[in-house]
Amino acid sequence: MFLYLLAIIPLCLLVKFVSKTSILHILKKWLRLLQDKFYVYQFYKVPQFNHNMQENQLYRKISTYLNSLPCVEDSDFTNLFSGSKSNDINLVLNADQKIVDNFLGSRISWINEKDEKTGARSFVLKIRRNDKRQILRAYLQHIHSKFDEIEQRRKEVRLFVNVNDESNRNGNGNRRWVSVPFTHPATFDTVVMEQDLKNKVKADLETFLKSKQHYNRIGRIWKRNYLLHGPSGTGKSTFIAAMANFLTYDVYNIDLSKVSDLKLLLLQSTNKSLIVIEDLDSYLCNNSTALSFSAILNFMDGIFSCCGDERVMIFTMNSKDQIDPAVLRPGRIDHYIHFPLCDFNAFKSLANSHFGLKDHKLFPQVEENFQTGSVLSPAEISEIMISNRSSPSRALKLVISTHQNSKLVPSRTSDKIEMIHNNIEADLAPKHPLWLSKSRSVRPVEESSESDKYPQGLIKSKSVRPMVESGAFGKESVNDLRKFYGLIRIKSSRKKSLDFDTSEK
Ligand SMILES: Nc1ncnc2c1ncn2[C@@H]1O[C@H](COP(=O)(O)OP(=O)(O)OP(=O)(O)O)[C@@H](O)[C@H]1O
Ligand SMILES: [Mg+2]
Repeated sequence: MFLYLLAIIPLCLLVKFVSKTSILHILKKWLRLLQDKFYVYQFYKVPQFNHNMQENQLYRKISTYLNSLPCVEDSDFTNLFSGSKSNDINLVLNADQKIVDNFLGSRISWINEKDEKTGARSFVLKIRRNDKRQILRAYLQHIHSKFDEIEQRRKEVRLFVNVNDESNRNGNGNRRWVSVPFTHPATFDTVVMEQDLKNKVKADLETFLKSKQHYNRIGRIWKRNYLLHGPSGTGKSTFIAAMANFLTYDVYNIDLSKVSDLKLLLLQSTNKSLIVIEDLDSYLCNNSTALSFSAILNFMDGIFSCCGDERVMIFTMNSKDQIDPAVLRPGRIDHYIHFPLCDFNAFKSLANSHFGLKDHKLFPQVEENFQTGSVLSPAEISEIMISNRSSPSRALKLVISTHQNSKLVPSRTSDKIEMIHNNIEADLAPKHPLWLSKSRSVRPVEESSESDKYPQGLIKSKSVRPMVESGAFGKESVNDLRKFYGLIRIKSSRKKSLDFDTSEK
């Protein structure tokens, strides 16, 4: 019995030692290497790009599939990335790591290799020659369907931006795009726009989605081009985000100043995508791109979309007045959408989405203001509403006074923005009924209840404010200071407007 115990105890210790260390793992590895010597293997390489520098879709599918396998966790080296949802963590296989998959009883291994010279990546599949005939096709089919399943589940829209062509030449593996999850929350419901127009755009996109056969039949590339035009801050970029979320298409945002070859860029984009060029007018008018005019026209025609289908191209401009009509001809642009400055209806929609306000006693006064013309963009009004979200009345009063003052003083967006910020900043200052002195013949905004006093002082400098608040100045001096500051502002704004006028001429 004693001898028996003597034999058992070391055995238990040995088992414990083996289980706590990597010895078992190492032994398994050796055994596997030994086994491998008795088989003949076949290798298949799946490069990330084909010889035309076009992305190999199979590579993308394999990458997605392998990263979804539970055994990625057991890989010696795995990258961790945060996912699109706040608590998501994604595991991504590191380069040069081997991963083993089992399919219909066969063992298949993959490794992600990097070409030292070009930096291009490829997956290498290793399969026993005996198994190849039986399972290879079925296995690749399995990857395709798993990929579709994952994509369907994930439906994550991605935002791609093009990298500088120059950096590609420095060994970045010919990668022309970098991407991040597209998380912009805009939807057609949140964009403020005439309802009829919104419905028309939605209907147009829905028809487009169902029109593959039609486009094929008439021999046209399955694409649709939109031009969004209007002043700054009227919602063009936001509308693009809403379109992407509506279509669940990836967004490819092209910075033309970084492109020397549009064709290569497009070859590496995928189907079902929104191709976006913002501020096209600035590229066309300032020649801030290395591309020729005809290259841009060809791109708009979709001549380069040799390998992509189901694309929506969107161009934005502040104004199309100075644009060569060739750019705007039907086919190059299928649909124009104008984004105007904020009118009363748009204002009401903003008030509703920001405060849930359907009506307010100040609405008639706001309406009266807007009747004499729109001078503020939705972005400017949104800014006022966001900064005063705790007091709708204060926000409405600020909208009224900013609107009145914008008409009187600044003609430049930068002036208006400065004024809005000053008005918002002045929230912290003691209450004051008007941004401007009454002598400037601006109709004062009605005073409201105690809780809604809106402190639109003339004080801009934060260093002055504490003295005012603490009563370091008498009431008279505070008023003098305000008047003085107001005069400086009016003077400088006028000067700016004059400068602007001169430069325009
Ligand atoms: N029509 C709108 N509906 C809802 N929000 C808007 C609208 N227009 C502007 N905004 C708000 O204003 C901000 C700026 O809008 P956006 O960037 O879309 O303007 P833009 O027309 O693209 O301006 P720019 O020409 O300067 O690029 C956004 O945060 C958006 O929320
Ligand atoms: Mg924009």
